[in-house]
Amino acid sequence: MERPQKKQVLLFYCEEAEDLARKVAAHSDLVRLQSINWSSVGAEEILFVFADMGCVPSSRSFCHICTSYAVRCLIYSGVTFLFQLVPLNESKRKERFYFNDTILPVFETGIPLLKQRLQQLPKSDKIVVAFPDDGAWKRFHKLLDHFPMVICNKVREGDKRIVRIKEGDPAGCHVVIVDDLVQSGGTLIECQKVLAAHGAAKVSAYVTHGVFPKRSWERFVHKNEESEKAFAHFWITDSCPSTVKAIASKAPFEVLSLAGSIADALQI
Ligand SMILES: O=P(O)(O)OC[C@H]1O[C@@H](O)[C@H](O)[C@@H]1O
Repeated sequence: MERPQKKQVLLFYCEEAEDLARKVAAHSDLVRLQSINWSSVGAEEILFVFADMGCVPSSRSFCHICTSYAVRCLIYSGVTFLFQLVPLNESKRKERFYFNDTILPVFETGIPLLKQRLQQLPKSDKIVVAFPDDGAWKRFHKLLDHFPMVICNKVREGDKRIVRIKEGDPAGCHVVIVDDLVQSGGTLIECQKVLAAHGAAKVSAYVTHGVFPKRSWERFVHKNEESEKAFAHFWITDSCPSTVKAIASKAPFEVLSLAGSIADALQI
């Protein structure tokens, strides 16, 4: 049987996402970077990379694009940041809808990147995965089910987050807290305290989206012995470019790039 031809993809990006767009293009000969004039889109197959939803142009032209094309969007654990637009008559699948019924979401995950990184840790580390709340457990547990797990409960009281262990034992282990995103950092900090109080030897964190409004990443930077003990590693992806720039070469942060997985997804 004849193999379907690989698609040429035109990749459009906002200024903030240029580094990520270049990395995606470096992963595949089929991806070509393009600049865009929002008011006159005429290309056959178009792809936007957004740093976050804040980068979506508010102009009418974007709404026009979304209603005139089938839009395929790529969603990493709840945050949409990449759209592919194909002319309507080429659309074949319409499983889930976002802006309107011409949008085809493609759901992807950053967890394989975390798993690869965990394999590089010393063999002596007994890895346990912790979920700070039920939402994180629901979202991720199936992808990480070969690790022992700690499941926590979280309640919010105003700005405060109260985290308790519901299930599992972190004692003596390197516990990696897994969540979809970080904002103020309150959830991760409270979760770390509970895990340490229950005997975790080491605590690290992985979140797909390091949103960190108001420079809240500063709460995690290693400054003294106490902060070094709190989080050994803090892994994020490059879905939020301004954070990637801000935390560059600051321990305990490390960026796991989504570029390869985006390049692969563009051929779906
Ligand atoms: O505690 P901060 O970092 O402010 O907020 C992040 C948390 O809020 C939830 O929506 C996310 O799923 C995550 O658990």
